Amino acid sequence: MSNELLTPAEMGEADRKAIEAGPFDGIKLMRNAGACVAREVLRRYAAAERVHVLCGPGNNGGDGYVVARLLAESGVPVSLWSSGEPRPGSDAALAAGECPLRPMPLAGFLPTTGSIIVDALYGAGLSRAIEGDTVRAIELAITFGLPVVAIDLPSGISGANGRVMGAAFRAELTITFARMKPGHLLMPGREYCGEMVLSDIGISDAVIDELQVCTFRNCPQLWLGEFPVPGVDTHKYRRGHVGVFSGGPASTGAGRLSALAAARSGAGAVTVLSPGNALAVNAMHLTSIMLRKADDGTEVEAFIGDRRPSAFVLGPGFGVGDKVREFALAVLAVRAGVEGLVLDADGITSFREEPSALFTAAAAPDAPALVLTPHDGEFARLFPDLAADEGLSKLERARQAAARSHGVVVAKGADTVIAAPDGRAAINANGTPWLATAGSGDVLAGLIAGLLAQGMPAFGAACAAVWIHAEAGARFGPGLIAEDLPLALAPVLRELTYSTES
Ligand SMILES: NC(=O)C1=CN([C@@H]2O[C@H](COP(=O)(O)OP(=O)(O)OC[C@H]3O[C@@H](n4cnc5c(N)ncnc54)[C@H](OP(=O)(O)O)[C@@H]3O)[C@@H](O)[C@H]2O)[C@@H](O)CC1
Ligand SMILES: Nc1ncnc2c1ncn2[C@@H]1O[C@H](COP(=O)(O)OP(=O)(O)O)[C@@H](O)[C@H]1O
Ligand SMILES: [K+]
Repeated sequence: MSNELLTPAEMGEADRKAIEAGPFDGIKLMRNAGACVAREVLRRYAAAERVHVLCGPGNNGGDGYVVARLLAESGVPVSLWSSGEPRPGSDAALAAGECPLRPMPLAGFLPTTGSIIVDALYGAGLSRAIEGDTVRAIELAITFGLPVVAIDLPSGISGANGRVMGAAFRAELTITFARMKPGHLLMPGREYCGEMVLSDIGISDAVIDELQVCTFRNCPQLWLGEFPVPGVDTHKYRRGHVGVFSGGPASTGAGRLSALAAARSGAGAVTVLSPGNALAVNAMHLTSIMLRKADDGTEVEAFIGDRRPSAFVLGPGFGVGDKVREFALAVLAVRAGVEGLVLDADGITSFREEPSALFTAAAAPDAPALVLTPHDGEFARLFPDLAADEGLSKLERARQAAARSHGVVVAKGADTVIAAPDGRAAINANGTPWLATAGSGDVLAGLIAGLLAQGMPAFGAACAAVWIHAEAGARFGPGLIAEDLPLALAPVLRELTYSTES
């Protein structure tokens, strides 16, 4: 796999292990890194009149000296600027020694239009907010409208959490090495990175494996092996049966969006569980999806006993209150047959006063898997202390919430984080702002339940659903409304299904 995400500390560890294992020592890895960057610059910016290489005092600067040397050797006009001398004896000092150009102090940096900037000031070693000459260089890049190519990370972006520390370059292209870091995918870091290129500099997969990383970029490689494909001899109930709880007569649409998505995901049967007073409204809008009255816990239990559902969605359009708690706890009390409960929207908000009741039910041995799908506001209702802790990244928040709730947490947004109680987490990056439309989250909840119902383990189901939902939205693009999404899932599902067969 190449989709592990390494914190800067883990990346430093990987560098050390790679150097120990050979065949490349530190300076050779640095030369490889610089060569990758120089190649991209030559390929993409052939028309640049001059390349300004900005070098910091650490190994990120070391990469910059390699780039400056290689570009100069290729005949590109290069200006070299430095914010501080490399430590004597370091790999960066060796790289600076190999570079024929003499650096000028960054304090005097003055670019010209038509040039580009290679940002080699700070990468994984950024340790505090940037200031002074670096901030001035960032402002000049903006004033002159110059393309910036960042080495490893745009200076000012934290590799651990994607935050801007003081200020940061807005790169057009960021070239990183061996594996991406959380800060490349978490917002706002992802936006500051521009296009991302991941380059192999000779750090082997075996070295990365030794680190036992449990944070991943969410992509099909992570879950395709668990993706459900129906056998030739299957029948509809073997493909899973999803129950979706509907809201009252004035808010039935959200549940139906979840139901449609569950059906499109491949679940063999879907039933909308409706309050008696909303049956007529629901009946007018359902065709292949079944409908059943469920006004209280007894009726829910009767449905479970009669129809053997394998997953549920509770929350979209449902309304906040006691009934959510009663239904959620009834589902989580089932000990066989129900794979999982997706609790979304009002389902999450209803537990704000007493989250421990939910978390205890989810922790019970053999309980169905709980998947929580909060947006930021809902997350803050269920986990107010984690939401308020400024020291935590979105990744750390989601991970702690998953451990506390004994559920898979899907912390939604432009940088959706999916975290499991066992510590695994994935960051999603194939989304699109077109998904920010009412009802799109309801579709996601249904999609997760549909995959759970087909037997996909909860973390994989949540990761797969988030990726598929984002991919469908991105392909549809402008004009997307939530009603479009269930059908837009089909081409994405088709490609994934056929790729599992090849
Ligand atoms: N190891 C390897 O083999 C390979 C590593 N590679 C490359 O190494 C990079 C990591 O190198 P790195 O660890 O030296 O960190 P780097 O980003 O250069 O910064 C550290 C320096 O900056 C300083 N500093 C920090 N923040 C600051 C601030 N706000 N304002 C001012 N100064 C600040 C900090 O000072 P200090 O905090 O120690 O006072 C220290 O001097 C990585 O991103 C990749 O590009 C590749 O070549 C592949 C092989
Ligand atoms: N800027 C964005 N980029 C990518 N995905 C987004 C963005 N904004 C929202 N989304 C996604 O759209 C969905 C919105 O869900 P939610 O906020 O629950 O809306 P609703 O309750 O109206 O269905 C989530 O899956 C979220 O991750
Ligand atoms: K950089």
